[in-house]
Amino acid sequence: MSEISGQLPFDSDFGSHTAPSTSVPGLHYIADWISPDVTDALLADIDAEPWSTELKRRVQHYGHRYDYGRRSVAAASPPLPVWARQAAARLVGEGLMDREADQVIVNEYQPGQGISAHVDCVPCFGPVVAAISLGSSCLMDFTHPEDGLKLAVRLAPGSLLVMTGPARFTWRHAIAARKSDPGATGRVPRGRRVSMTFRTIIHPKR
Ligand SMILES: O=C(O)CCC(=O)C(=O)O
Ligand SMILES: [Fe+2]
Repeated sequence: MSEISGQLPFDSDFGSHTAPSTSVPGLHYIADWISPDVTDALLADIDAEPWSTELKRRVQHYGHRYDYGRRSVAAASPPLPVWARQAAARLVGEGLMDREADQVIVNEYQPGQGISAHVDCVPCFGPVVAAISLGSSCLMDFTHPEDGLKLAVRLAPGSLLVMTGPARFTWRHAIAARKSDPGATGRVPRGRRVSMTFRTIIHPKR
């Protein structure tokens, strides 16, 4: 597991606001965490489940539904499907999460769709958020809310991104709503991307 650091091997389009960022502490990127044949099988499993159209992008919520408006978790939601449980168990087996995720959101991004800058709900979820990327690659933009540091990270299909520490609790992450991303040799068109994101619920004390 490598901590993301150094300059990125492509042109970021953060423009003149770009501060010379070197790393996002607590952000770990693992390429090829899922092999190409398994990514195809996972996409088929995901597409066999119903999608919610409550947002501009389609989503599936498992374990607990997350209420985007109230920034809170609601109780009833379908349980994690087998394919999500297997990935959750592997995250624990590899020491990436300290207990099995009990909240999973699948996000679908068609070209032109994104997710606005946010920190995953702090009172709702535990110290690690992990995301598997399937389908098209995209850039995820990390910004530090106070010092203005910015870093774009390319998420390739089959990769796993693990946010811990400052990457989880301080830095915001976002995916710009656009149809292509800057690359080393020009714009990289986006296709359909699907992410599976894993979290642990913080249960309120009674
Ligand atoms: O699509 C992704 O990789 C990340 C999605 C995300 O940030 C979220 O669901 O909170
Ligand atoms: Fe997030």
